[in-house]
Amino acid sequence: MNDSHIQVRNLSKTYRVPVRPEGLRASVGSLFHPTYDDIPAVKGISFDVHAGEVVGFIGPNGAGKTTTLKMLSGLIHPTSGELTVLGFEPWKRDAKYLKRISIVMGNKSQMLWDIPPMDSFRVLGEIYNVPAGQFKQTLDEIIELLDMQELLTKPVRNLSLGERMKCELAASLLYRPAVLFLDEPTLGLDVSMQLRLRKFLADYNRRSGVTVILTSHYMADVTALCPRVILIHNGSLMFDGELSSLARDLAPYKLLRLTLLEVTSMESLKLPEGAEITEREGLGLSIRVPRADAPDITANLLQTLPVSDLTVEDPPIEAVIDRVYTGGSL
Ligand SMILES: Nc1ncnc2c1ncn2[C@@H]1O[C@H](COP(=O)(O)OP(=O)(O)OP(=O)(O)O)[C@@H](O)[C@H]1O
Repeated sequence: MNDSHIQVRNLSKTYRVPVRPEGLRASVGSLFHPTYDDIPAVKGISFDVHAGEVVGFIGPNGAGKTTTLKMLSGLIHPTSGELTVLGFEPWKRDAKYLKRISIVMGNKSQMLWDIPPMDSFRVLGEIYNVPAGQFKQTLDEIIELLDMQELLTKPVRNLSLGERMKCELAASLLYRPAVLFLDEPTLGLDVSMQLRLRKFLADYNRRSGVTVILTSHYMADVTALCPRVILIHNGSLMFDGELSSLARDLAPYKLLRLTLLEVTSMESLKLPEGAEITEREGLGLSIRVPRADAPDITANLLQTLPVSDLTVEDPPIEAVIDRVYTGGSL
């Protein structure tokens, strides 16, 4: 055993879905002899998460992120592999486990629509047996951090998407879970509400030490909150490490940004093999070069071009992610 909050080893999930053939005859036949398709959503992933970490779980649509979060939170059973969270096997749905984790899904609501959030909070406080003093203290802290005092008495159905998400987050934290799973918490929110929720999550993590696993299609959520990212693609783990090294590990090229001393015509620019101009504006020039050749090409350019300034950079994280997501060559 190690001191991880979450341990995942060779975790897989294959969904089995009935195949519905076309035509009445075939449909009736399938009632008696059903056939199934196996959809491998998660294929043998392994990772550890330590107490207090905020990990971004990223990948293109259909990569297996929600499936993994559902296994971690005990909503679905893994097909194979090992998985413990806080020492529990989530799929057993032990009441002691469920009191220590929380899951928030941007596209699902756990609030009761017809009553004000405060009443839902009280119900949740009762369900989770939160002592009255702790309930008040926790709620006061969250209300202040989320600046949501005026929302407490309005029926949930009258709240905006962003206001409702504040309530969802507050509800998920009332019993002070040790692990928080967030699936697209900023989905559909405007930029200022996204910023506010990011700030809340960062503050709350610092104050409480809660472990967070977050999926989001907004890279800004991930860059603002997650020092570490796990990238999955087609159900397999492609990268697990610091966000800052993702570009270095996954993009096999570097960007040279040059400022020339004088305007030089395109024809007279003789670039070494493998180098490709990606941007040109005035005296500025961006050149994409294979990572391994960057030192040689840089030396060559300095000798052959009138260069006043030169930097060597990793490509922007968004560009690397975009290429992974769209299946383009890196
Ligand atoms: N209940 C289900 N039954 C059958 N197949 C499913 C089920 N849920 C998900 N899948 C399939 O499993 C794969 C992974 O889906 P999952 O929802 O985990 O991906 P995701 O990374 O969360 O995607 P997104 O970013 O679009 O939310 C997809 O091919 C999806 O169609």
